[in-house]
Amino acid sequence: MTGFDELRLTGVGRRFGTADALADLDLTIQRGEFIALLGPSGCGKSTALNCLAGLLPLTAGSIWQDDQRIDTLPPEKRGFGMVFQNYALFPHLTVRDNIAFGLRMRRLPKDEVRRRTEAAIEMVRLVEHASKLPGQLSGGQQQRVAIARATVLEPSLVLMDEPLSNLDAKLRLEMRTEIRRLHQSLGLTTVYVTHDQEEALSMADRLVVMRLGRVQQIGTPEQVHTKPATWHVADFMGYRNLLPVTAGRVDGETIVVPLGGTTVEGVAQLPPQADGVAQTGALATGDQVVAAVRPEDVRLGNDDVAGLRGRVEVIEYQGRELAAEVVLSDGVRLHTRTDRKVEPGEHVSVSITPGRLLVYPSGGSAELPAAELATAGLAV
Ligand SMILES: Nc1ncnc2c1ncn2[C@@H]1O[C@H](COP(=O)(O)OP(=O)(O)OP(=O)(O)O)[C@@H](O)[C@H]1O
Repeated sequence: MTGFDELRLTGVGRRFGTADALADLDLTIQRGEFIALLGPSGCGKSTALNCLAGLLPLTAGSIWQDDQRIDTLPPEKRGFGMVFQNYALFPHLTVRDNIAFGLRMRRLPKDEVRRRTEAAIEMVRLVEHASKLPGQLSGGQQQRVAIARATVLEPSLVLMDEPLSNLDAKLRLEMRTEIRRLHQSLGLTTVYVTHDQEEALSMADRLVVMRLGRVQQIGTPEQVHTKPATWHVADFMGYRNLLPVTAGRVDGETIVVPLGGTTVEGVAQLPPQADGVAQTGALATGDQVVAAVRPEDVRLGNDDVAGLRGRVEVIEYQGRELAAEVVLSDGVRLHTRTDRKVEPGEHVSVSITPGRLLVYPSGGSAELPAAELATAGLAV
């Protein structure tokens, strides 16, 4: 199967018994895009990838490659390349033979097999390891063989399921760059599954953030990072302070919420859209809401802009600055950052960067994770 201009998933779902592992997935992938499927364990990322690959039949919806329906085709007819977490290399074949395997299966002329294999070995920088067996290589080198084996076939789409999760932190960083470089230089279209938000943000053109089998948000790294669509996405994108509160005065986008015995201004976030239609019922005074802010946007010791005061409880060294957990006068705990030297027990002023406190409909505060309720100083 040759390249495509666009790959469309419409209403894709996969049910196991009575449970929806994946539901209502609508996604159009443009040729050349790098898409990351991101979400916590069990949210349906691998299910979505396996449905795309043809390893799992759909129980709802369809998949289209331009105007050809492909969800009825077996995996080998889709012509997609796959890279898995556990490399899945042939242990008894050398690096070179692992990479050449697919080309030989296609019965391509011998010199073409040789030429393409050597080019792929060079591309993943394994020239001096080409005659070794996988067992003689490091994890990162083995994963590079797996990537070369998948891409040497020039697939129209490469699917990667947590390919870096068995590697140590330093190697993961290096391989991120390597995979992105290969994606660009080979002009690949890539769908990449990960639960690591930093990995997804740094590699992908667009992120699909999932929860409980459903898409929560599709957007560029910047959109998802700065404007999470729901507090669940915010939670996943590092907004560690999630505070269930009752909305005060609402004035357009500005919404006042109680915090630390006083009030602070937040930015109201519209409810998520369903089927492209804005839901009714924007936020109103008295609503149960979740105020979300990143630790990086809660600073200690600056001017007392928001009028918040608290006591430092826990300090963690984080290189250029300190992470401090501060308890406000109403008992709410905030994760903060500071470049000032502070001590546990010290009384400090706390300011929130204007515009960075996002206020979401709670969707029923019973949904708030217990850990976050505890963080907010509320018993569960
Ligand atoms: N073969 C199966 N039979 C029954 N349930 C399944 C099967 N495969 C997946 N599930 C369930 O479907 C849901 C989604 O699983 P999936 O593996 O897609 O999640 P994931 O986001 O990839 O998680 P992880 O990051 O842990 O791999 C989970 O609740 C899982 O238990």
